[in-house]
This record gives sequence, C-alpha cells and structure tokens, in this order.
Amino acid sequence: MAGQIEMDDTSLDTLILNLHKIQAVKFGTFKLKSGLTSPIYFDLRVIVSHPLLMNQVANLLHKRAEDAGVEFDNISVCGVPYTALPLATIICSTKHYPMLIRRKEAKDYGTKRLIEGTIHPGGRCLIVEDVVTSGSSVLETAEVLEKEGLKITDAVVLMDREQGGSARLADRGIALHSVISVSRFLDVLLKAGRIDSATSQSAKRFIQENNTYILTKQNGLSASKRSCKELSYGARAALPDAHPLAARLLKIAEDKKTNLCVSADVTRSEELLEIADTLGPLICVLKTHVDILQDFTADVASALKELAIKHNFLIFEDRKFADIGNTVKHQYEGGLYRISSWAHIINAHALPGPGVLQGLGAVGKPLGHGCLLIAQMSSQGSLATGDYTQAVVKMAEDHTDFVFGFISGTKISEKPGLVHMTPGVQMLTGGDGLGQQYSSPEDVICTKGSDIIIVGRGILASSDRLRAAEEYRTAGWEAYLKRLSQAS
Ligand SMILES: O=c1ccn([C@@H]2O[C@H](COP(=O)(O)O)[C@@H](O)[C@H]2O)c(=O)[nH]1
Repeated sequence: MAGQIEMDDTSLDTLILNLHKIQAVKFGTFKLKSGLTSPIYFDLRVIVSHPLLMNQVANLLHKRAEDAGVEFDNISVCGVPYTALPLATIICSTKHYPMLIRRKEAKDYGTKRLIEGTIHPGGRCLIVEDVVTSGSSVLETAEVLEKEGLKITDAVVLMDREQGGSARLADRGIALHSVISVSRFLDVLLKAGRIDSATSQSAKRFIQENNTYILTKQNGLSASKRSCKELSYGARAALPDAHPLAARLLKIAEDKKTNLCVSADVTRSEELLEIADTLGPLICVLKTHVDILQDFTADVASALKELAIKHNFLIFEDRKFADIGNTVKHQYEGGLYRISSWAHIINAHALPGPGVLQGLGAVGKPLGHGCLLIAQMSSQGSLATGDYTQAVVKMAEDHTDFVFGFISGTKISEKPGLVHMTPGVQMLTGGDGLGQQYSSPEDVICTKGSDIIIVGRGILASSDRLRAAEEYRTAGWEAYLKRLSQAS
C-alpha cells in the first residue's frame, strides 16, 4: 500500500518519539481548517528549531522516495510552502538536485512568477510535504507546477493522516509516499507509554470517521457542511430508483416518525417477542442475532413476522455473512434458522468479493429482501476503514438490485436510495470495555449524516425499556429534523 515505509523500524520509532518530545503532535481538542474538531493535531513547523531532526526527516523523505522507485535523474524538487520548504532545501542541497520554490502569492512587480528557479517544461518534479490530510495542499502545488509544463507523478510526505489524501492524489495520477502513517505514530506512542489507550482510540476513531476522500468525492460534501440537497425520508422513499426495501424502510421511518432500530440481543424467545410487541410502535427495524437464542423454533419466527406486520417494522437478522457465494446461499435459506423465510434485511461483509452478494441475492432477490454491506464497524481497532470502506461503497453501488445500504458509522455514499444504519449508539458516549464504542443519536444522525440508529443495551439495560426506547426515538428523530433544517 502506498504510504508504508520500508526502512529501519528503530530509527522510525525514535523519530516518532522525538517528534512527540518536541510537541510536533498535540492531543486535545483542535479546530481544523475544515471546521472539524479533531482530538489530534500535528504542528511540524516546530522541527525547524531542531536541526538534527530536520536533517533526519529530510533524509527519511529522500530515502522513502528512493525506496518507492522515484527516478532522481533529471528531476527537480519542490516543497509545499512553508514547512516543507526547508526540508526540500536540505534534500536538494545534500543530494545536489535542482530545487524549485513555489510562492503562495505572485509578486505584483518584476516577473510575477509563482515558481522560482529554472523550469524545464516537460521535466519531472517531486513534491515534498510535511503532513497530508486531504491532499489539497499537494494538489494546489501540483497544479501550479503543471501550469509551468512540469510533470508531477510523485509526492513524498512525512506524515500521512490517512484521511483520504493518498486516494485523492492517486485519482489525479500522483502517487503519495509517506514516511509515517498516523496509525503507526499512535501505536508507537502508545507502546512507549507516551499516550494512554483512550487517547489513541479517540484519535484513531476520528481518523476512521473523517475520511475526506469519501466525504468529498463520493458524497460531494464536506464533513462540516451537509448538502443542501438533503432529502426527507419520505422524498427518498419516493425516488424511482430506490430499492423497494429501502423505500419501504424510509416510508416506515417517515410515517412512524422514527429512525430507531432496536437491537434485541436477548437469549430467550419469549423476551424477544415481548420486546417486539412492546417497542414495536416506536421502531422502524427490529434487529436480531438469532444464533444467541437458546430456544429458537419456527414458531418464534412466525410470531415475529406477525408482530412486524402488527406494528409495521422490518426484521433485520444481523448474521454478517462472510463466505463464498455457495456457502452463504445455504446459510441464508437453510440450516436451523431459515433466515430468508422471516428476515427482510440481512447484512454481509464485502471481504469475500461480489460472490457473497451473488449467493445471497439468489435467495433474497426473488423474495424482495435486501442486504446491507458492512462498510465500517463500531468496534475499537476495526480494520474496515479507508480504502476498504471505499471499496465497499463501490461494491454496494454496483449491486443496488440487492444491496440497499450500509452498516457504517457515517454517511459514506451520496446515493439517496442507499440507507445508512449505525450501531454503537448510546446517549452517553464511551465504550463497553469489550471494544464497543458509542456515539450519541445527535452525533450519528445530525453530524455524521447516517439514517438509522441501532440501539441495543442503551435500551435493553434500562429498567423501563419502553421509556428508554421513547427517549432514543425522540433523540434520533429530533436529530434528523435538525439535519433537515440545517440543509434548507
Ligand atoms: O459495527 C457493528 C456492527 C454490528 N453491531 C451490533 O449492533 C448491536 C449493538 O449493541 P449495543 O448493545 O448497542 O452495543 C449488537 O448487536 C452488535 O452485534 C455493532 O455493535 N457494531
């Protein structure tokens, strides 16, 4: 993967610890240029006061580019102003490469050039940067250089914040090579006892949930501002190309004024049916884990189906299929549970590739059922992030005859027919000590742009489940109304 360094691990770890020591990274609450509030902030400008570190960083940047196969014959080097300027200078001075300097503003006298140095149109130029988040600063520099006739195919960066910059640059034909990734940075600090695991997890979660490439390229949105084309559930239900099950779910949400899915994670069928009957009027979806029931029978499935009709909700079996097409086909329609005979919604991991959808679709499509793809997970350290999440979005968008949405922490596709359902929701944020991480209904629906909150223990652990469910229904619905009003 672009961005992974192949160099001496010890020197890299030492560099990370030194960067932390000089406070080139800070943890807390920081407002970013994008308007987002981040729990981690890199300020690499401070390294100019540490000459040994400057030399080490310049060396590593050069080595990284060399290891990545960048050809240094007939190439110039240009640093993104300002922090990377002295780094490019050291590289050029020690390796004897010609350097170019990009001005941020053209002078209003003399040559009025934006690039200083000797330009050889048609020649190549390597861009050097200190930190990449969305890749926009590298792109701006590339555009200025390209206007002068230079070719930009590679950029090298000290720190990749892993928030979509490398994918965005790749889209523009620029390969990004990074010395350090933010995950590696956090792991080294955690291992060395410089930060605690809550700090590391909160930074990782922020990175995972704020992928600028997904938010801008696929949503046409910025993380801080939702689109003014925000449609109501009802309007989305009426879209001609909406999957019938998405349309049904969105219509239920609109009619019942609820975006609450209750996760009925109980072990006795009687309790499951009791939950379905009492909370049914407040929910749009009831989620099950049928394999944790100790006493499942076909009668339980029939009773559940009747309650779904009585209270107008959909049944979602959270089976998370993840095998080859032939196996999942059997798992879905056969075995003890005969899931396809009672669950309107199932979900699947995209890991096996599209075959998993072919197998499930062969059973579910004729029955009018639909599938959610798991694009992100709420658990700490989930690997379903970045490029993987983007690949899942593509797989969903390529299979909308069966896939009608996602399990994800945030809105990851702008297609209004696709529904986003988010687990890991509680009024009080935090975790459960077993890896689960919670966000509030307001955060999930209003800030992250998801559609449906999935709540388990937030309701089940309450002594008054009905009251708790009503509180979650109200919170989820008010967050949705707030989102709509912000967009208009
Ligand atoms: O990423 C995921 C995917 C699924 N889940 C499921 O949602 C519920 C959450 O229960 P809580 O009690 O609200 O924590 C549970 O059934 C999980 O299997 C998830 O949490 N995260």
